[in-house]
Amino acid sequence: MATTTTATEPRRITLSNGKSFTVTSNSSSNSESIPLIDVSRMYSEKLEDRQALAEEIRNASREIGFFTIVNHGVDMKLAKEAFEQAKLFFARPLEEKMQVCTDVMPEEFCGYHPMERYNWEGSKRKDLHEAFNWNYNAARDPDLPDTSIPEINLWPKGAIDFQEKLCTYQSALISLARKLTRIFALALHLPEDAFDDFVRQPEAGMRILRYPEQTASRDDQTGIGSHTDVECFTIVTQDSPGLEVLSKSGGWIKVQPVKDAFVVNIADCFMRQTNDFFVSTIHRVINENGKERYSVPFFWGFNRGTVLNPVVTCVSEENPNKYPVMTAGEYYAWRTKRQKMMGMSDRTA
Ligand SMILES: O=C(O)CCC(=O)C(=O)O
Ligand SMILES: [Fe+2]
Repeated sequence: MATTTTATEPRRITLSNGKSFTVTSNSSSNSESIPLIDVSRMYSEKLEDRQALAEEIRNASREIGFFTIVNHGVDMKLAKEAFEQAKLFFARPLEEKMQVCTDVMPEEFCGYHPMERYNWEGSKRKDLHEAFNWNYNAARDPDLPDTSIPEINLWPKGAIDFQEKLCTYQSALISLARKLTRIFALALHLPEDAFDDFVRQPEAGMRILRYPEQTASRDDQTGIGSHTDVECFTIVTQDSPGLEVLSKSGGWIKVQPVKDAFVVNIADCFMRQTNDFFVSTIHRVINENGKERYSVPFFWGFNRGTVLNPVVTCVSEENPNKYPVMTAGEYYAWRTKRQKMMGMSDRTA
């Protein structure tokens, strides 16, 4: 059993979703693991098969909010090409990357941010990663393309292959996410098409991340500090270990990458809409691999105009809705502002 132990004083961390929690230990271990789910039944013509898969996803989404999926149908050659482009992009001179710095669009989470820019946990040292983010572009939607909606993105000039390969991978994940959305509807004991209208022009942003090998102690620095994601669910492609998930008992579970698999995690909008039935679990990355680590998260959420009413099967007279109702766009804008502030202002977010 690989366990990384450190002696830590309990520490209170404020998250970008407004909640806070106390970390009692920085140790992480692989004595626990997240569920592994074969999602090939998603493509079955039999409703019973899709429902059986949905029940597995229901349990994982309630208990830990994280699971690994295999047999998802996405061509992993596209993932490989996205990783190759990420390596080429991050190897470029800083001045060139800064031409598409995220500050150019303060209201959006797109463009580049350099190493040690944010400090999501309020650690001694800032988060050891650099990233490039890009938004959904309706013109390239594989299922419902719409060229009348302008793209909001910050692409580096002349980087044709970069844009092309990243968008091609994003398109494949959009199709997968639409199918998973139907399974999630079944998982909530709703009709399969209950969310279809909410994912016509979804929030489907992506990012590439590079984490150099960390030499500072895990008490002093993280690759990306403890946080929860914003939208409905995230699909992560990773090339090596480093992702850690906070277990119910307060310890950190090391997520072991599985070949050709994705990690799926519930995010805050889904937790809010399901009135905490699904859990949006705190996670972070610490790269102690002895080499750099790359990952490609894909963030999937409902159309910005969708009113985030609670899911009917998750509220009752005895269990009233806990959250104020707002549109998905309002919630995303609030989070983007807070996330961009974090670490830039010594934990006032
Ligand atoms: O790098 C990873 O595996 C996860 C990154 C992450 O949690 C995020 O970007 O929200
Ligand atoms: Fe995350």
